[in-house]
Amino acid sequence: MASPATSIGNVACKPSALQAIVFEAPRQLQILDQLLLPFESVYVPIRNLEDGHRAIRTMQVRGAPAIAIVGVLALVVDALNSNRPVAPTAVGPFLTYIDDSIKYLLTSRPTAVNLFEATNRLTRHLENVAAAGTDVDGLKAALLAYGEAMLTQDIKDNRRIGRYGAEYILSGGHTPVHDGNQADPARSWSVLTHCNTGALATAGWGTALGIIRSLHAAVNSDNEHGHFQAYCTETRPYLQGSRLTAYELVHDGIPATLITDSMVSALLATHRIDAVVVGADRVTANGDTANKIGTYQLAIAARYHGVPMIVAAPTTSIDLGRRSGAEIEIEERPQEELLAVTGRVTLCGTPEAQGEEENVDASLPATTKYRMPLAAPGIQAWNPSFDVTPAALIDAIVTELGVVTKNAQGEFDLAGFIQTRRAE
Ligand SMILES: CSC[C@@H](O)[C@@H](O)C(=O)COP(=O)(O)O
Repeated sequence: MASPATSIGNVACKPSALQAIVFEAPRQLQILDQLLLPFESVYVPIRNLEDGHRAIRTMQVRGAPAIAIVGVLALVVDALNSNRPVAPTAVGPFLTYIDDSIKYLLTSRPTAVNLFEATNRLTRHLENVAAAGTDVDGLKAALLAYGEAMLTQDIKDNRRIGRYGAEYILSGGHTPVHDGNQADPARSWSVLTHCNTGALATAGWGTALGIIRSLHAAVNSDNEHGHFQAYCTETRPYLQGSRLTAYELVHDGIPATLITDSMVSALLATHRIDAVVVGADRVTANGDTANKIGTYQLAIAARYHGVPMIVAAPTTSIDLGRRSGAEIEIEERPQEELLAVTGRVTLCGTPEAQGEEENVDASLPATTKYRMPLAAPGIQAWNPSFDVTPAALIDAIVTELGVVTKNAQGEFDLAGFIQTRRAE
C-alpha cells in the first residue's frame, strides 16, 4: 500500500510514524483522524473538552488506551487554555470544574474502562495535590504532568506487554497445537489477531499488535525460529482490522494476511495458527474480557481447534471493581455503521494505482466523503460494538506486570497477581 498523504494543519507532508496522538506541552493536541485511514493521514486539533468528547464518540480516535490518553489530554488543553478561560481560578471551584468535565467526557463511550480508570486516578491525584496546599496554577501543573506521564507510561507498558507476550508464545507457555513441533527451532510462527490494538490504539507500539511486533522482531533476529506470519481479521462492521491493523502491519513490513471475520474457523482448521492474540477494553476480576465484537466467536473457534487464546491488556484495562462480564455495559453504535461504508473513492488496489499520486481519484474533490450502502434499504441492523469473552475461553492475560495464567482451580486471580507483582 502506498503511504497516504499526510496533512498537519494545512501543511501536507509524509507520515513519519504511526502516531495517533501528538501533544506539544502545554496545550497543543492533535490526533490522527482514524476515520480517514488508511488512505489519508490528517491530524485534527483538539482544542477543548468538546473536541475531545467528539473525537472519542465519533471514533476519530480509537482503542481503549488511546481514548483514555486523548480524554485526559483534552482536559489538560481545556483547563490550560488561556484564550478560553473557562476554568475557575480558585482551588475548590477548579476541582469541581474538572469533576464536571470528567463526567461529561465519560458519556462519550461506555465500554472501555481505561478512561474511567485514568480519570478516577486523576481525581484522587488532584485532590491529594490540593490537600497538600497549592493554588490553581499548581493544580494545572499537576494536571499537565499527569497527562504527559500517561503518554510515556503507556509506551513503556506496551513494550513490556510485547516482550512478555512474545516470550510466552515462543517458549511454548501454552499448549502447542501447531503442525510443526514446538521443539523444532526452525519452525514458522503464525498469529491471528482481531481489531485495532497497535500504535494507533495506544500512545505507541500497541498491546496485542505490540506482541506481534515483538514476536516478529524476535523471530527475525533469531534465524533459528524461522519465519513469522501475522493474520488479521477485517473486523466487521467498522473494519478496524482491514483499515488500521493492516495499515500498521504493512507500514512495519511484517508479513501479514487479511481474512474476513467469517474465515476464522477455516484458517484455524488449517493448523497454521500458533496463537490468537487480542486486546481488551475491559477485563473484569474473573478474567471475562470485553473486546471488539467478534472476539467471542474467535475464542470459541480457537478453543474448538485447540489454539491458545491470549488477551493483551495493560493493568489500566483491568476493572477489579466488576466481578464478571455480566456487569459490563456494552456500547451499541448506530445502525448506519453496519449498513454502509464511508470513505473516499480511490483507485487503491487496481491496476491504475501505480503510485501514491494515483491512489486517490483526482477527478473527485479531495474533501468529499462518499457513502456506499451495503444492505437492502429498510433492513434493521443490530450493532453492538463489543462482546464479552468468558474467562473460560481465555488461556492467558498478558499485562505489563507479566503473564497471568489460571490457577489449579482453573481461574484467573487477577487481583492477587497485580498485588503480588506490585509488591515485588
Ligand atoms: C488496544 S485495546 C483493544 C481495543 O480497544 C480494540 O480492540 C477495540 O475494541 C477498539 O475498538 P474501537 O471501537 O475502534 O475503539
